[in-house]
Amino acid sequence: MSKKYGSFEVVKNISFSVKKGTIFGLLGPNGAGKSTTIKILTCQSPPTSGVAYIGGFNAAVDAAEIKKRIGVVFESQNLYEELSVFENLNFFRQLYGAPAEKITEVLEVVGVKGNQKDKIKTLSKGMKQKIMIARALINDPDILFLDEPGSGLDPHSAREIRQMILGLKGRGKTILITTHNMEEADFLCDCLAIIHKGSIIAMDAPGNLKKKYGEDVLRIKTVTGDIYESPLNTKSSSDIFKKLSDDNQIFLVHSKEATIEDVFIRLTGERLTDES
Ligand SMILES: Nc1ncnc2c1ncn2[C@@H]1O[C@H](COP(=O)(O)OP(=O)(O)OP(=O)(O)O)[C@@H](O)[C@H]1O
Repeated sequence: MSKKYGSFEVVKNISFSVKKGTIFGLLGPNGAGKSTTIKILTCQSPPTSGVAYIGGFNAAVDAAEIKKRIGVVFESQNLYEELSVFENLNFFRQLYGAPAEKITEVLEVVGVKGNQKDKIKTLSKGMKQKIMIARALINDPDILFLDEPGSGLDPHSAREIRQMILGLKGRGKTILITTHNMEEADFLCDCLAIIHKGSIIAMDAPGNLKKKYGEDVLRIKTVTGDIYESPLNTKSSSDIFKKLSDDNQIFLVHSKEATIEDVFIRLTGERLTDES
């Protein structure tokens, strides 16, 4: 599918499918087209061309059917700040006609206990993100869309959210996340699509992407503090090792595994930093 705003093609002929019960990631820098893709898939904005099927329903036609089966966590935290945790969740529970027990159940799933009376405005960003995820679970969706779930969170909260996302997969949910965080993408995703300027430029399991496009490196630190790096298991790395070893220069040797960042740099010639 493709999406244009005026003459600006934001999503360019992308095509992918997500296996039931897995986590699929769209990884790319700001402006790559990730949120636009989520908007198409969650029936908020139709594609200019092409078609998206969610659980067998056409996103541009069957919005009512799809909305019963999906939960969405938007990038911006759009909870009612002046209302309590309970009031926020109860509003959505009523919208979906879910039973009253659902609120305690979804709060348990996201690991929140005893905060039901707290106003949203008094909560930390990490706690708000948990409430956002709890809200997306109110209708017991089969499919979850999480737009930048770890963005702007402190490392501890980001780790908690990642574990929770894995837990949701364990409960059988199919999850699509967008992220510009490579560690998050690597840790969570069964399949990862790297999106750059609206196009998917690579798609595979993170481990396969690293094998295919990354390079493990031999890293040697000398007694004088110099660092030598060379692709692992090559003649050049064994030559460097031998020379430094003969000269008694080696202080530390280790191998460095390829990362998703290496893959991104290799494919685009650009860095994908957390600040991007
Ligand atoms: N309604 C719109 N009208 C015009 N241009 C838009 C609109 N929405 C998004 N864009 C542009 O489309 C491009 C892709 O935006 P999109 O939000 O999908 O990117 P993204 O990868 O999700 O990045 P971010 O994390 O910053 O949201 C950007 O250049 C953005 O400015």
